[in-house]
Amino acid sequence: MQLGLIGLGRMGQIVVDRTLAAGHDVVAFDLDDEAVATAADAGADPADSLADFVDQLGSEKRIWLMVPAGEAVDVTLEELEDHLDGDDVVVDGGNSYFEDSVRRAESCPAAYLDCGTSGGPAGAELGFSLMVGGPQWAYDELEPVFDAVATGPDGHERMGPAGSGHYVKMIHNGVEYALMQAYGEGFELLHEGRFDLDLENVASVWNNGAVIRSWLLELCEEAFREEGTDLGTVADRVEGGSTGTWTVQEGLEQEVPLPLIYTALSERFGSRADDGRFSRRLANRLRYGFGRHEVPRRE
Ligand SMILES: NC(=O)C1=CN([C@@H]2O[C@H](COP(=O)(O)OP(=O)(O)OC[C@H]3O[C@@H](n4cnc5c(N)ncnc54)[C@H](O)[C@@H]3O)[C@@H](O)[C@H]2O)C=CC1
Ligand SMILES: O=C(CO)[C@H](O)[C@H](O)COP(=O)(O)O
Repeated sequence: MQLGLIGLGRMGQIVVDRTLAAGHDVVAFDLDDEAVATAADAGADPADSLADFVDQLGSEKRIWLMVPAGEAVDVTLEELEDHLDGDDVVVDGGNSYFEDSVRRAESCPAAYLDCGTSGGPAGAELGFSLMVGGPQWAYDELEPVFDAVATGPDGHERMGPAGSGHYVKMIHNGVEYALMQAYGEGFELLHEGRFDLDLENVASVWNNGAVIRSWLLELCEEAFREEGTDLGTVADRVEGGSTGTWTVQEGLEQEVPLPLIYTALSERFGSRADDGRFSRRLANRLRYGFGRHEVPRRE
C-alpha cells in the first residue's frame, strides 16, 4: 500500500518508520524541510509541497495527518479538499477534539477516520494503541497500515462512527491525568515524609509485582534514575491541558462526576503559579517520559 503522511514530528516520523518497515510505500510532507529530509533518509518519497504530495499519490489516496490538533488540521484539509473524492481515505492520528472530527468527517470529500493514538514517541518500538472512528470500509481498507503502526492486529480497533476514536482518546488522556496525579501525590508524600527514601528503589520494587505497577510507574522509575530522587532541576509548571479540559467538559455535559480527573486538571492549572510542588514536577518529567514534551527546568 502507498500511504501519504503529512506532519513528520515526534509522532509522524514513527508512523513513517513503522509503515516503511512493514513493506509499504510512504510519501512524506511537512512544512519543515528538515523533517522531510529525515523521512526521506528513512526511505520515504519526499514531497516539497502539498501539490507535489498529492501528485505523487495514486488515484485512491490514503493520507495520514499527524500535525498539531486544531488549525493545522483544518488548513491541511482545506488545501487537500479539491484533490479528494469518495474513494480516498484521510486518517487524523493527532489529538483532535472529537466534535471537530465529526464536523470534518461531514465536510471532507474523502472517507474520514479519526484515530486516537496512544503510546507516545517513547513507545515507538512497541507500536501504538490506535482507537479509530469512522466508516467500516475505510477502517478495513487501512487495516494493513494500522497493523504496522499499532503494536499489531490487537493494537487497533474501530470504536464506532465519526468522532468515536478521538472521543475514546480524549477520555484516555483524562485517565492519564488522574494516574499521573495519583503517582505524583504518593511520591510527594514519600519524598516529604518520615523516611529518607530512595524513590527509584520504591518505584522499582512497585514495578515488580505490586498492584500499582504500570508503564507510567516505569517512567517514574526512569525519572528518579535520571534526575535523582529529588527530581533535580525539573520545574513544576506543567503545560498541556486541552485534552483534560475537554474530558471534564464532557463529564459536566453528560452529568458524570469526574472528581479525580477534574482535580488533576486543576493541579495542572495550579502549577502555573510555580510554587515547587513535587507532584507537579513529577508530572512534568512523566510528560517527557511518554510524550517527549520539553521538561521545564528551574534555575
Ligand atoms: N507527543 C505525544 O506523546 C503524542 C502526540 N499526539 C498528537 O499527535 C499530533 C502530532 O504530535 P507530535 O508529533 O508530538 O508533534 P510535533 O510538534 O513533534 O510534530 C508536528 C509536525 O507537524 C508539522 N506541521 C505543523 N503544521 C503543519 C502543516 N500545516 N502542514 C504540514 N506539517 C505541519 C510540524 O512542522 C511538525 O513537524 C498532535 O495532535 C499531538 O497531540 C498523540 C499522541 C501522543
Ligand atoms: O496524548 C498524549 C499522551 O497520551 C500526548 O502526550 C498529549 O500531549 C498529552 O496531553 P497533555 O499535553 O495535555 O499532557
